[in-house]
Amino acid sequence: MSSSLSTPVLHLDGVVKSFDGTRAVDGLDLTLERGQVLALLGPNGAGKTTTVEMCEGFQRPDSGSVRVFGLDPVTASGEVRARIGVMLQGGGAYPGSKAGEMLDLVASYSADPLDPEWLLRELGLADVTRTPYRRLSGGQQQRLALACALVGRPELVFLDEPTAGLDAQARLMVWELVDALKRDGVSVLLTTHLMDEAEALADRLVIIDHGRIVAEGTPSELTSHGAAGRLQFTAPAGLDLSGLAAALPDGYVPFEPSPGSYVVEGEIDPAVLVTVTTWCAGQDVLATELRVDQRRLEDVFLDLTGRELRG
Ligand SMILES: Nc1ncnc2c1ncn2[C@@H]1O[C@H](COP(=O)(O)OP(=O)(O)OP(=O)(O)O)[C@@H](O)[C@H]1O
Repeated sequence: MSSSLSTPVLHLDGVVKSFDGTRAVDGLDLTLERGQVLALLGPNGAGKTTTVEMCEGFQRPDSGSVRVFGLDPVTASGEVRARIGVMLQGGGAYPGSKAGEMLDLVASYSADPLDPEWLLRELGLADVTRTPYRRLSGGQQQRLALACALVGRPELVFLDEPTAGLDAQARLMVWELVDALKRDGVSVLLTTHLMDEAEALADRLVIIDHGRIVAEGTPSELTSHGAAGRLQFTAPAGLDLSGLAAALPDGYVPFEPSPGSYVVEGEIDPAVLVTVTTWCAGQDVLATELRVDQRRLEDVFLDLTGRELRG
């Protein structure tokens, strides 16, 4: 292997790609370290697929550089493709071939494949091994595509909306498998429209819009931007809040937006919650209807792009 352990598995530097004068990707910098799951999020047309296709070597950037294991995925496509797993949606399938045969064929290209039978079981496909591809349900085809991407023990896997259209049980199977990959040190670039999926699987999220990064960080870093959350409770009207303000960390100012309704804004961690309830107890006040609202990733996304995730 020509890349050292410290070389990022994926490194994009100032990547630009235009189609007919429109910039699909507009100066993108991206790094994926070994063993990390990075989720690429963005509204429709943000440039996710174009980015992934350049990483896979299917598209060439107009300018900037794309390196996979330190290699150019276009000029060193043979070596790069032997070490990556790509989930193709129905791509390359002969409609008449059976699910098990297809996976065996893909496994035969690899020097040290995973056991196809085990993989089919893990993905809930053991009962359809002999079923022709065209007879599989959409969800089964999707999981077979995932199995084909993984059977060669790739070091880096590209998962493009891996659970789109799957029911809750199948989605959980896929999530568990991605977790297992991560424990084995496999790196994953995931594109998804599902915030809960990104939060559950990704170490780091990159939100792109118009081909540019608009925010990046861990899920908790992103959700703690701006007003991270609020704590609300009901108690007798007109309480003197100066003692509570003094007890709370700097930057938290309790207020009473309407008589008897109290609010504390900021990141509400367990310590803040205890401070508020302890202060109430000290005042001999019973706080009722106590509620903590965390800022969700959906809210961050909407603020940044002005659009819902699914456009
Ligand atoms: N082969 C192509 N020819 C012309 N325009 C293209 C081509 N591929 C992508 N584009 C354009 O580039 C922009 C980015 O598209 P891309 O498919 O990368 O976005 P995306 O984030 O993957 O969107 P989606 O979530 O809808 O799949 C869009 O405006 C799209 O129309």
